[in-house]
Amino acid sequence: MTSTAPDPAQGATPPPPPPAEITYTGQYSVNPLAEVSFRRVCARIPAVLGRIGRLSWRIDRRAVQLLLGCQLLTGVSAAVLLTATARAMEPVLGAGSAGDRLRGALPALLVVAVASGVARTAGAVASYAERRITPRLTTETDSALVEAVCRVEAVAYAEDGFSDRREAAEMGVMRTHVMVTDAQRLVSAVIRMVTAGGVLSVLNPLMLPLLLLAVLPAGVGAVLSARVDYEIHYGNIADRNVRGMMRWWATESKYSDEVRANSMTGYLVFWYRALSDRCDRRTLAAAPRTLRIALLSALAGGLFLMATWGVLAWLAVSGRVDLALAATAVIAVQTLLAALSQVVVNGAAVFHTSLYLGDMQTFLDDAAARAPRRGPRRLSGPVEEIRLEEVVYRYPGKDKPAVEGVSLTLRRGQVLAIVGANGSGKSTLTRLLTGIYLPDKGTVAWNGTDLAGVEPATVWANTGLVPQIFAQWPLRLRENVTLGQPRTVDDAPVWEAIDAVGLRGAVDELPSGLDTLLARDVFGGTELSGGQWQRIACSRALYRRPALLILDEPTSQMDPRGEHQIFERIKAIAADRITIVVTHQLENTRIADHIIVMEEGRITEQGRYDDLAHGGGTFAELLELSQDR
Ligand SMILES: Nc1ncnc2c1ncn2[C@@H]1O[C@H](COP(=O)(O)OP(=O)(O)OP(=O)(O)O)[C@@H](O)[C@H]1O
Repeated sequence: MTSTAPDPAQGATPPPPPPAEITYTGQYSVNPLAEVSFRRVCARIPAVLGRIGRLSWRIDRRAVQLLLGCQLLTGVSAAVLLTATARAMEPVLGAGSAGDRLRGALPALLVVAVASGVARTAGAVASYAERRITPRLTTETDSALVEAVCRVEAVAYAEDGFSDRREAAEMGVMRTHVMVTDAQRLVSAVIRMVTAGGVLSVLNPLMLPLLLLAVLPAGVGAVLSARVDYEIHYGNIADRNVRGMMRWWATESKYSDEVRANSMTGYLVFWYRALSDRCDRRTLAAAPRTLRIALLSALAGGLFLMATWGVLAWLAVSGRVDLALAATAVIAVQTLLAALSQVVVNGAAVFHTSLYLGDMQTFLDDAAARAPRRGPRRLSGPVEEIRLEEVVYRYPGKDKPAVEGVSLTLRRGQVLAIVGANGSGKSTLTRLLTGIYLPDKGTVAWNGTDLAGVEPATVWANTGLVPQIFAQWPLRLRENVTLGQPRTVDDAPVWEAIDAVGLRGAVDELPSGLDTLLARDVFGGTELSGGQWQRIACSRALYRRPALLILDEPTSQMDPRGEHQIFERIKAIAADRITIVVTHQLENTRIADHIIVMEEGRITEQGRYDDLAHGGGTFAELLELSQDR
């Protein structure tokens, strides 16, 4: 038999199509830089410095005080240094023997030495203070971002651009690494600039404006380049976001079998490269613009600088300033020039950082605005009844509701089974029942209280959920069971939850029992099988002893013994709670007091197992199909 399939080893596989162009769908679908005027650019820098200052002050007040003190010392010593230099120049360039001139200059030279020593020490201490602030500043912003994402209303995840905006905010967090350094260097350069400028103005008022003109083009150039960089950053956000996800999925050990056995490596690498190339193309396309900016600003700056030196030479040659003053002016010009360049470079860096920090702040503000604010009511007492009335829910951006007009009453002690085709709205219904989503229309009420007005944490204190796709936390086994509950010193309830899912034997075989780290990729970690992980997810929900227990395909990876054990357990503890089982294994619905069949978001059939199995409806049809082998 001859095969027509292309042989990748022969290189006959046609290249896969490149990934579709992704456009940034976030809040800034129109580039915000189009709005940025030079005036706004300048206005933004003090705001960023203020934000950095406030945050740093909160984190380490003493380090900030140290930093400011050092800045002040740097400025004062720079002024002293220049003035003493001017003093030293007079005797050095004056008349008399070399020894006399040196002796005359000695006191001023000593002041110069002390001032430079102080300036250097202050610089070193300032950098120590900055290193004390930066790590905690980064941790603070990073943790704030993680917390903000964890706390938003879950519906935000389904909204277009949320993930891209989060990616943009991540960049802000990364920039906090350099934020204090940039700000500190800027402030210190400004101080040096002011002192050197002051000294120079005293020497000759004409020099200062000329020097300012010499560095102004570099400043404008740096800000324009930062703008271009930011534009590229924005253009690349969505691609970078997808690339980051692809990287994780392609390299994560959990998916390594699938990647290899389905020969995905070639395409994944191609995909990854294609995204990277596209990012590079955008970056490279901007290179001529940055070159033009750099050349023009260098040209203009060079011309003004030549004029400055020309004026200084003319002043000295024509005798308008004496030689000692001219020599000091040369030093002042050099100092001022270095300080001005630092101001320009660090000002541009702060501006650049401020753009990313702006994104981070916008995201944090947005996330804070999206934190659940449903009302002050708290849920207390045992949950006796959950009632849904004409509930409708549509995901953002979708045309059709995922759940449409569902009414249902559940009482304590009842076991409800939800069945239906893929995409019929079963999981969405469980999210509505637990208050993870609030309905667009209709009500979900617990003990007669509409969840729309209830503090959600008080609802979730009563729920235990085994989702279809559950997390495999890289924590110790004990924490994998107790996560979400207050810490206890007693392991007995943990073992009870482990026994309930039949996992004691497997746990006993682990190298450190409950202390075993469940993360294969971490040194000393261990991995469980898929079914064992699912048993852990079930034990986590059971450990909570929730008033509402929801199991969404809880046994899909389990062997028959495990599945039997879980369902026996569900029956045994059902009297104290409301239990909901979502399943495609229709035989498992026998344990339910009530079964609902969902189709296209609606309940189309309901009743007990025997009635539905012989009712001639969808349930009976699905049951027959499941038995037809
Ligand atoms: N996060 C989401 N964002 C947008 N649409 C969603 C989201 N989750 C589900 N949907 C859509 O809502 C509909 C119902 O999905 P749901 O997950 O509730 O179905 P299900 O009955 O649980 O399916 P399955 O049996 O495959 O688990 C589907 O059309 C699905 O595409």
